[in-house]
Amino acid sequence: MFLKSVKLLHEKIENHRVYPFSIPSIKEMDTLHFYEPVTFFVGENGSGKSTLLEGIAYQCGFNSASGGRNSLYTVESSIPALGEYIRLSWLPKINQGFFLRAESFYHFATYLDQLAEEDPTFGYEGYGGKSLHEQSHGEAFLSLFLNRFGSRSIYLLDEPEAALSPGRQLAFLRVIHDLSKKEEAQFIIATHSPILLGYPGAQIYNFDASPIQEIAYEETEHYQITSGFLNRRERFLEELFRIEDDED
Ligand SMILES: Nc1ncnc2c1ncn2[C@@H]1O[C@H](COP(=O)(O)OP(=O)(O)OP(=O)(O)O)[C@@H](O)[C@H]1O
Repeated sequence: MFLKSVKLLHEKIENHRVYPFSIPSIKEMDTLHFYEPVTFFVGENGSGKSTLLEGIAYQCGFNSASGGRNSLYTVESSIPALGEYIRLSWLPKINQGFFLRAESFYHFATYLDQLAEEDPTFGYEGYGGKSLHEQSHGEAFLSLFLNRFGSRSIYLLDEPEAALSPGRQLAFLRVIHDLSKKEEAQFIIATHSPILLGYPGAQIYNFDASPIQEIAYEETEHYQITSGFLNRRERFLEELFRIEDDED
């Protein structure tokens, strides 16, 4: 556990009606406390999870597109919307870690290829020993998790499940378990995956609430919809289609 909290600096905000302060979860946010090695951000599409995660990554000094402190490449604007409006509290302060967004993973892989071209000794060390472009999306993700993740680090991950089959999501849970049980790694993960969310003892912040609130796993929509679907698929679908048909 390294990052203890993130605080929104309301006094710096000039206009609460513009993005990102207009997002309901952010508008009412004050301080989020982290007291478990694994924290999840959940909520509907567009509820503000990535916006906050990018702001945290910026304050950690990580490349806001994807990467760690030394990943000096840009994909788009380098200062995320919330970057200058939040304050992080650490105990102890660490500098190591990684920010990963599924959608910019491709650019990160290309950046590594450039490094390898410029420096023949690079050897993709920490990245599975070969170009991430030569591995499938899921393989590349998992090899990053298995090889690059080390100790005393904070990992900020935006929808890591996007590339992972259910089996590999379980493998990823094992990676999280191995790293966080030694209390040497902290994870903050924005996710829609009911598998990842099931990690035992994790803190789950719900971005559909305003202000953002903690929620139990079983109370998340992700759990309820998925378990309802899997347990009673036919009735569930009948109900779903009946509602749509009634609306037509
Ligand atoms: N650069 C921007 N300018 C204006 N609005 C934006 C910008 N980026 C995101 N938004 C809006 O802010 C809201 C929150 O977006 P954000 O990406 O943080 O959501 P999210 O919870 O991560 O969603 P998802 O689960 O779909 O990834 C959305 O309504 C989005 O359209």
